[in-house]
Amino acid sequence: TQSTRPQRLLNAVQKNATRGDPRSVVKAIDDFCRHKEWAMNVGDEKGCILDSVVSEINPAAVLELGTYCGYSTVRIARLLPPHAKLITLEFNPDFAAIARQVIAWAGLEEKVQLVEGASGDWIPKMKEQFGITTFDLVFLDHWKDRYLPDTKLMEECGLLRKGSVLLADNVICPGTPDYLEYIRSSPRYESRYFKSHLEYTKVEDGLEKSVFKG
Ligand SMILES: CCc1ncnc2c1ncn2[C@@H]1O[C@H](/C=C/CNC(=O)c2cc(-c3ccc(F)cc3)cc(O)c2O)[C@@H](O)[C@H]1O
Ligand SMILES: [Mg+2]
Repeated sequence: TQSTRPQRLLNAVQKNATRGDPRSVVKAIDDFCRHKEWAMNVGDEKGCILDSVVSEINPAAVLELGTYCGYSTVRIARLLPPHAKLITLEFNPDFAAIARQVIAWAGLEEKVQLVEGASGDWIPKMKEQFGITTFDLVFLDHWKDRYLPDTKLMEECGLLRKGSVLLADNVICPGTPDYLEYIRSSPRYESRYFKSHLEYTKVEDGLEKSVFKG
C-alpha cells in the first residue's frame, strides 16, 4: 500500500535523527521538507521566532492547536522547563499516530500530552480534564478559519490570564484575515507581527504574537 507523506516524514526522522535528541529530530524534518517533500510544518525560519517567544515566556502551561506531525510540538517541548506541560490537540487520528512517534523519538513524551479530538470540543474541558487554570502560551496552527472561534472560546472558558501569549502561524499565507482583524482591533490584546517566510519557501508569511491584557 502507498505510504502517506506523514509516514515518509516519520521514516526520515527514524532514519536520520538520534533517539532522545530533539534538535536532530527538528533538523531531520526540516531537511526532509526542504530537499524531499514540502510539508506544512512551521519550519526552521519561523521556528526560530517560535523558539525565541517560548524562551522569553518560559511557560509552565502551553496549548498547541493542530499537531500535524509534531514538528512544532517537539520545537516547543524541547525548550520547556522541568514539570512544564504542553497539551497539543489533533483531530486526525492518522496524523496523531505519526506525531506520537515523532514526539517519542525526540524523547519528549513526559512533557507532551497529545489529545485526539477537535479543539472546539476540548478547549471547554481543559480545566476539568487536565487541571489547567490558564495557559501561558497558545500556538495556533490548525485550520485557519478556526483561529478566531477558538480564541473567543478560550476567552469565554477563562483559559487566558493577563499576560497570556497567543502565537499564530500563517497570518499571511494561507492567511487568517478574520482573526487578524479581531486581535489587532481588540483593546484586550497587544499584537505584533513577526515578518518571515512560508516554511521552506521565499513566499512571505509571518507569526502574529498577541498578549492578552485581561
Ligand atoms: C476543527 C479544529 C481542529 N481541532 C484539532 N485539530 C485540527 C483542527 N483543525 C485542523 N486540525 C489539524 O491541524 C492540522 C491542520 C493544519 C492546517 N494548516 C494549514 O492549512 C497550513 C497550510 C499551509 C500552506 C499550504 C499550502 C500553501 F500553498 C501555502 C501554505 C502552511 C501552513 O503552515 C499551515 O499550517 C492538521 O493536522 C489537522 O488535522
Ligand atoms: Mg502553519
